[in-house]
Amino acid sequence: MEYTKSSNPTKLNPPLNTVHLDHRVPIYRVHMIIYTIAILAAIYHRSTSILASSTLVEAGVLWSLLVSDIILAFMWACVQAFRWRPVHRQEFLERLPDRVTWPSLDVFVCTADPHKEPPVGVVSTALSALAFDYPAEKLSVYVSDDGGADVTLFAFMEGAKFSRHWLPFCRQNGIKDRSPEAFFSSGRCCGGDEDKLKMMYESMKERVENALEKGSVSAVLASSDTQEDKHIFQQWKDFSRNNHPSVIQVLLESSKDKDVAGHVMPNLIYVSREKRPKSPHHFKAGALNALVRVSSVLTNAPIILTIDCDMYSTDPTSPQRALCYFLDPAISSDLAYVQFPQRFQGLHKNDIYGGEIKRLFTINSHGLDGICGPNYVGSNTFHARRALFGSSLQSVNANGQDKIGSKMVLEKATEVANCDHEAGTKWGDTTGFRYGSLVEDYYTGYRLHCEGWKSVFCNPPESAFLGEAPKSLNDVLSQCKRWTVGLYEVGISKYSTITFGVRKASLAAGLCYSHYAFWGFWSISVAAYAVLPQLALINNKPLFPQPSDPWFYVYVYLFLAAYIQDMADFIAYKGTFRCWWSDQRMWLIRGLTAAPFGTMQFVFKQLNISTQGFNVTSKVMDDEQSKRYDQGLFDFGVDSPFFVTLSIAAILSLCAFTVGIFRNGMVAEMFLVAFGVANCWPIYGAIFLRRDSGKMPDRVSARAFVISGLILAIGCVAFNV
Ligand SMILES: O=c1ccn([C@@H]2O[C@H](COP(=O)(O)OP(=O)(O)O[C@H]3O[C@H](CO)[C@@H](O)[C@H](O)[C@H]3O)[C@@H](O)[C@H]2O)c(=O)[nH]1
Ligand SMILES: [Mn+2]
Repeated sequence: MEYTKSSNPTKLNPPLNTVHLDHRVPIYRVHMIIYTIAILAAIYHRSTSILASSTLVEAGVLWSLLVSDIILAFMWACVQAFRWRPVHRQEFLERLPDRVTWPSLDVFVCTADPHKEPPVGVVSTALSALAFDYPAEKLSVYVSDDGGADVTLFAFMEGAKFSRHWLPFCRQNGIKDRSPEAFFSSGRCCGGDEDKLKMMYESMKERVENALEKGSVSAVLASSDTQEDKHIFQQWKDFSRNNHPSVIQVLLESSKDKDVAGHVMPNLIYVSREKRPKSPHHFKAGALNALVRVSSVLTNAPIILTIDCDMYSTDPTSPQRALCYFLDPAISSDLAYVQFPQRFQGLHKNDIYGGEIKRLFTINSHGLDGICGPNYVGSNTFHARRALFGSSLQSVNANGQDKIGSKMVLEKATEVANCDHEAGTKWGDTTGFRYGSLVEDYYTGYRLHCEGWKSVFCNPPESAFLGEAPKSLNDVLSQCKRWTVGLYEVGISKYSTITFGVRKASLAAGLCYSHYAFWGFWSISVAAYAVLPQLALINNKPLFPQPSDPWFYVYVYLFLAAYIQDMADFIAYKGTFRCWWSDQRMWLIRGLTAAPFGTMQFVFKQLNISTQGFNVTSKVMDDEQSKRYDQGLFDFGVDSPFFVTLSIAAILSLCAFTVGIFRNGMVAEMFLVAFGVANCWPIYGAIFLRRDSGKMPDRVSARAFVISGLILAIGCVAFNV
């Protein structure tokens, strides 16, 4: 431990949190120096071989490898910033001051599509937050329904009734997983009123699912539902998802609602902001900004927690953990947010699609935490309201003292949820969540860091939130493609991480953010290494030095050291070898799919040829898909262009490997090709052996064979002229 620092300099009270530097930092730094020398040597070697090349094609191929290597070197340099001074923190909840002094907390839950995000799941997430171990009169949960779906509101009305039983049940039985869906599906028993509650929950679920299936709430409203309830749904006449007025419903009000044990309930508020086809709505960032304003009218808590609709709480004390930073005078003055990692439930034991994304959500977050603080990842984040909504606070908050259900307050809240409210304001630019990127979270955190705000990474030993990772390969890659586009929107803009970021945040922060911003560039290096060594091997034209040449060992070192360090880090952060293998394989797969297609999409978007919106990731899977996932079988079953490029890479490597067996020499090329074949293993099975509906579609294989044939033919001609 190089140093241990309590964030509380006064030392009068024991600190609420401590921070210490990662003990691997000296090793990281030594390795950094040696590896840098090796990179420079390899670039030098490549350049001299270009000068010595005898044909145009050879020079072209070597040039391509040089460019690929420079991109790899740039990415490597950016990653070093994460390894510069990673830190680890600890919180001491028992040292928090008395509850009456705690600030109030507004929780935002976002949902956008009742078919991709089942409303009962959204309700469960909201209930897990409603059941936080936090003073109820200081807690408000807001749900933003961007799907504008009556069934979501219906689910929340049912959820509000259920919560009056659920909250005391959780308290009395000391339950940690306070999402009813997670609790009841876990099969855990705790006795008490469990059976009764389970029945209530199931019946609520049935009603909501019924309404979803029928496509209308009115059809399932029973005679027992009040006239008032029925009246609410009248608003959905002439209502469509993208064209409707604001709807705000206060479903639970702390000042008057009690649970069945007589305790005060937190506030629960449903918000569906106005949408009009002609007004840009800025996806999730727009939804969150509407909530920032609505909540500032209704409750105006100084701390805001944002969670995605699938990210339920698994630790009711996590707001208290966040308070250990917000109430620490040594860091609170410029603290914009406290980020908890995103973790996922139900992943395959070998995490075949690398769904954990350990580097983004955990390893790199510790790295950035030592510099300016982790980047904002959209969910599990406690924000300081003033960082989002500085000085304009007063103007909207004029009615902050009124009862939240009063007509006047609701009118004001509705007004600020309307489309035209943002016209001519700084919302999305310097206020609130920032517009202009499909990764609004990354962009918002980045801009805050550029403005001098700090953040903190809070990674308790036991997970605080759990969500759904996409579990079909096409969904995983589509999500990643959307991110790639959004990241370019930051990287290639006037706020570019590499120009603006390095100046405004810091060199190290700018490099870390650049590592993400130019993520799509991987496609160039990965594609070059998926094609060129293969063609070279087939045509007997070496690209790398032979083992008899000392330069050979520079390349061996570069490859092995990078992979071994990556693996060691992965395993040090509670990973297994098999999960690491999946993770590195997914890196290659993404490099051949999401990255190049995302890059193209970004270019088209810039040229106004196409638009890419925020395509919500589905949180439901059909049974067969789930079964395949649980068996660890890759799911290719859809006709997707992603799978064509993947199959081409697999076929080229297989051809080269077959030829390579009969060749002498070309050790480096053969090694790269064999590594490719090992990584493509699931693809061969899907093309040649499998018969289930997750196999590679015949059309995809056919196209891949034709294109691979063309590439091989072009390679033969080019290498042999
Ligand atoms: O127009 C929209 C689109 C999405 N959402 C909500 O945004 C959340 C995230 O959407 P999802 O489809 O799950 O996106 P992911 O790619 O899985 O999410 C990651 O990436 C997003 C974009 O960077 C972040 O917003 C998320 O927090 C982060 O978990 C969900 O709750 C959605 O309901 C909206 O509210 N409005
Ligand atoms: Mn998600």
